[in-house]
Amino acid sequence: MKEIKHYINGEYVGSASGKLFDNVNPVNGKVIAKVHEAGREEVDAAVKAGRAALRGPWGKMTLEERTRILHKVADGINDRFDEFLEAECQDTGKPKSMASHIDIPRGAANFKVFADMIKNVPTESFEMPTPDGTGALNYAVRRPKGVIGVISPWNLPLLLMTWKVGPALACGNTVVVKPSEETPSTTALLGEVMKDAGVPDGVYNVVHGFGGDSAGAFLTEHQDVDGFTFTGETTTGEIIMKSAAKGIRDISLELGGKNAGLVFADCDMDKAIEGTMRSAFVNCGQVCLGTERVYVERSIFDEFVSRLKEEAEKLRIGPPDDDKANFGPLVSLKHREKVLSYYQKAVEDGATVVTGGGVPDMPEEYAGGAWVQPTIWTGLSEDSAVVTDEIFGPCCHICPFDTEEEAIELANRLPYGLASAIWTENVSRAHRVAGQVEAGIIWVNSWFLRDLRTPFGGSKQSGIGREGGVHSLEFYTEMKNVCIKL
Ligand SMILES: NC(=O)c1ccc[n+]([C@@H]2O[C@H](COP(=O)([O-])OP(=O)(O)OC[C@H]3O[C@@H](n4cnc5c(N)ncnc54)[C@H](O)[C@@H]3O)[C@@H](O)[C@H]2O)c1
Ligand SMILES: O=C/C=C/C=C(\O)C(=O)O
Repeated sequence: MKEIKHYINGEYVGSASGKLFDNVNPVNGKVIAKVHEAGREEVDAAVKAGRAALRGPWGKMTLEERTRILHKVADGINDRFDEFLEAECQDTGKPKSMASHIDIPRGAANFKVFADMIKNVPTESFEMPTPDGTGALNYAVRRPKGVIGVISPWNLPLLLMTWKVGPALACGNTVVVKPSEETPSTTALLGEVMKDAGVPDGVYNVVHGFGGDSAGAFLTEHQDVDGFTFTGETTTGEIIMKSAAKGIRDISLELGGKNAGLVFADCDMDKAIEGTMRSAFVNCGQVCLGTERVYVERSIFDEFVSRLKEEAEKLRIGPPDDDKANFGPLVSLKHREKVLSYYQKAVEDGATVVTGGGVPDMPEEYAGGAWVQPTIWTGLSEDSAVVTDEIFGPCCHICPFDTEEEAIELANRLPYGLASAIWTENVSRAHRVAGQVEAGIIWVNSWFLRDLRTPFGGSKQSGIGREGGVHSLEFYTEMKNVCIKL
């Protein structure tokens, strides 16, 4: 059986404890690899390697050389595209058609974009008068923050991990990555690419394991890590924030959401249906930016519901290798239990199940997989847990509204504020509503359209800080002001 080891100081190493856990393919429930679980010893070795590399060749490298190497990392991912694709699809079960368009290309782009950006960042400077008349000059320089702990989730494993590692390395930091226990493969494979690209040993380190009382907690408790960037659940974010408080370490948190789609009667219905379909069902609904609450203006409510139902029933469920499949399983049987508990709760709370609501019939060879049906409900109270909790599954509740004010109020009533999609052809309304919806990311007549130079992150309980473009620099660098008396 294949073993997945930690990547520390440029070498793949096993755990001293010999502890291994299963890496399971959610398509059929079969174990595909055994993964080493890091103890404090491996986490400490990884952090020490990161610290040493900062003082070694990496810290001394010119910006030109560093960014050239990061381009080679991106090229290395593209050169081994099929291996990354296979690994990502085995860990997650997602359709290859999706991973080959989104996950793997973005994995490479995350290195290129930040390598190019860092070369063009201006510095600020202020001249000031002094009492003796000679004056002084201030200028600010950016320095790497140090060793960064990167803790990433399982839904878009390579994309979300490199979204942090790309800018972290571009800014000259070193990293210790703790990928999700559900999806360790592409993070492990990236070690080989780093080595081949000439990234010095100790710059990119990976430790595998779980969150609490395992590698994740050992990493956040380690006092020689300078900051943590985390994507995952809001409750985990709270724990990491507490851990980072000891020693006053910085954090960047991209957390959960319960995003609202607002569909106005003046929308282009075809676009609204197509976009809402993607936002509810792509990646089996496991996208933090996804729409689980859809609010539709009453005059088009019935038409919208019936058209969304029709499209949802056209989704083709199948394994990654099925070229026609556009809908895979959930990431694990454990996550399926959670999603199905909400499917059941919806019925208990009196929902009308427009479509789905259960588990699809799958051929024998996939019977052990984490499959669920794409599901649409109407008729729930806004206080039902199905409408207030992030389910992170392929499902949405559709509710009618009568006025723009009501739509905005409904969108804003939860403690989350990650993303929202607004569907209208009225440009004034688009601006007006976008300005009032409480979320870090608003799409108008689109969804998950990403320009990596833009600020990305959530408000309220959906996160702290923004990454993307120059905003990533705020987290991944320390600014130092130099004041020179002339
Ligand atoms: N805002 C965003 O950009 C964004 C993007 C993707 C996913 N998400 C959110 O992520 C969640 C799904 O991902 P998940 O289930 O992997 O999240 P999760 O919080 O369970 O796990 C994320 C990572 O944190 C680790 N972890 C868990 N407990 C920990 C602890 N006590 N200390 C240190 N590390 C710990 C896990 O092992 C994993 O690597 C959803 O809530 C989703 O909305 C948010
Ligand atoms: O599931 C969450 C998706 C997050 C996407 C990004 O972080 C991104 O596109 O940079």
